[in-house]
Amino acid sequence: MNRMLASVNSLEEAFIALHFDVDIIDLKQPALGALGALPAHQVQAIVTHLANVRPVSATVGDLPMQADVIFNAVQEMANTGVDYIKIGFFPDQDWSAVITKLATLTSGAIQLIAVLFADQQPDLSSIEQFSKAGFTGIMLDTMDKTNGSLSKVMPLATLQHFVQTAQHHQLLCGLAGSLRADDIPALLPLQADYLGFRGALCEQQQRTAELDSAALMRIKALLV
Ligand SMILES: O=C[C@H](O)COP(=O)(O)O
Repeated sequence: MNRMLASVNSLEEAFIALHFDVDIIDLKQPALGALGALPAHQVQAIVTHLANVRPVSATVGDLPMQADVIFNAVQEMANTGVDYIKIGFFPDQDWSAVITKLATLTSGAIQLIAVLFADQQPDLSSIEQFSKAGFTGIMLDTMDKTNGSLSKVMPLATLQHFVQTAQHHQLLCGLAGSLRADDIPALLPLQADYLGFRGALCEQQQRTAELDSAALMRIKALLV
């Protein structure tokens, strides 16, 4: 089965995603950037409605790669009861201190997903490090949404390698980044665990616009 993650920014949008049977409901504020966060109290309110109904993920935001800053943000988000916490790993910075500090959280119920940015030459050799630190998953996204879709900024062979390596290390593996309907046929054979969307689900394909039910239904129908 091809699973779908949809990024939503409110309870109303979360209910639309649920109505169309989206597999993972991802809480995010797209107006604040690629990994813009919703405030923890808003995440908590949405999780209260969706707990045990559908897996919910949330991002901690576009944070600097400082271990304490990220650790505190993850703990705050974990208190909302969200299933997965997405953490952006930004280029040209030292990830190891952050990964080491977060490893102290992964033995409990907290499930972390590392987000790497395909348009920023991510270090894919780090996949094993995330696995060893107890992360639950890893995904690719894009930072600059004007660069085109994931399939345009990273060769298909590299995407295939990413998926295979992540799955080899027992990491839940997701692909996202300005994905449009046209990208789906080439990505499905890679057998990632899910494909993630925001822009393609919105009015006029603008990720900061409102969710468009018809667009969501069209994308969902392609993930058979
Ligand atoms: O986590 C997935 C992202 O929200 C995808 O957003 P996008 O399709 O606008 O790049």
